[in-house]
Amino acid sequence: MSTPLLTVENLSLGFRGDGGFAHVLDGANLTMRRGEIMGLVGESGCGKTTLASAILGVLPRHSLEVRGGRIDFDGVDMLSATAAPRQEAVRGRRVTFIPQDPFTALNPVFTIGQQIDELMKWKSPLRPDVPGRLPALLTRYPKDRRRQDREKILATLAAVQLPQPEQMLRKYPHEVSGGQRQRLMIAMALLPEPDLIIADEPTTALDVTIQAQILGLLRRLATERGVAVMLTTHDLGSAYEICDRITVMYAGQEVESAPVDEFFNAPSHPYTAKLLASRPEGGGGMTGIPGELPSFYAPPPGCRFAPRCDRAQATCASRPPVAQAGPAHIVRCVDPLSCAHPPVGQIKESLA
Ligand SMILES: Nc1ncnc2c1ncn2[C@@H]1O[C@H](COP(=O)(O)OP(=O)(O)OP(=O)(O)O)[C@@H](O)[C@H]1O
Repeated sequence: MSTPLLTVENLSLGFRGDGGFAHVLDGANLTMRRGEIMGLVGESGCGKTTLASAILGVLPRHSLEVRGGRIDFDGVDMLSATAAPRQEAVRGRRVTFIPQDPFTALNPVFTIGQQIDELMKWKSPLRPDVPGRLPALLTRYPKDRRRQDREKILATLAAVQLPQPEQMLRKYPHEVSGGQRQRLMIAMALLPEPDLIIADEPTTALDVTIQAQILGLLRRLATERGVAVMLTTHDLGSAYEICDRITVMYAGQEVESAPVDEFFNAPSHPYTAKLLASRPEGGGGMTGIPGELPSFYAPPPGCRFAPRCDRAQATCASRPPVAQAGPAHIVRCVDPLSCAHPPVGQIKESLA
């Protein structure tokens, strides 16, 4: 199998505050391959945004405490302080971001064109990698590059189906609709020609008719350009529509990862099965999953789903090893629902 583009291995981190240490990610694992669209799903508060933010390096430093694990993006250690210059060349350029709320992501006092120009000044693929950093005021945006970038900006706005791209650049954010703003976000995420786009619930703030259009557009453009996409969402329907693979998180632990069809047809983890059944179309009505997410301040040991799981047993007090439920399907459970192979102890081997 090809080398993963992104590997998150045993990542444990949390936030220190007045209430103590909130242990949010507990040995979380994740692998992404080039060109793959992966849905990171789980109920609200399970740590999807925290994991995405850790990869992007935007967690609040004053309260963050990383207790172990690693994030590797194409050979760059994204957690080590000594790799900071290499991380800078990755963030915003090889890994870009589509935010949940396009309304607050743009600055209201600058035109859209000014904001995209500023992005391209720093993150254009035509910008040479400069070792060390010049003060921002001394960094020029050469005319030639600006002209070439402008052509690319116009082509990309057209690719995300924004009408009259030239005029769009002269507008202020409040002059365009929510759907158009999210198309702008997709364009801005594509412009640096990234290998990976992290889209954090990119359609939550939009009405349902626009949601499907935006997700369809993201899927098409990512596939055409060979860009991997990590889509965090609690909307399983959206994940089904556009993802190749789905990884489920529960209370800061990944519990299952499977190709999309297998995920919906043969879920292995009891939590995944309950999550699917709790959808209105899942047959369980609008019942939800009995119980609630554990506190991150005093989480249960081992599998964090055990207190809500009707298959729980004493061994769940230790984190279950990864079991192979199919060639590309892994599950973290001592008693999975449809596990075809016996558990294997080596997380690394299973995720590689
Ligand atoms: N800076 C922080 N300090 C303390 N706790 C935090 C911080 N950031 C996140 N958390 C906590 O981490 C937990 C996971 O939050 P996160 O936003 O990652 O979940 P999520 O799965 O993305 O939820 P949603 O789907 O609602 O966005 C929550 O309990 C949240 O309160």
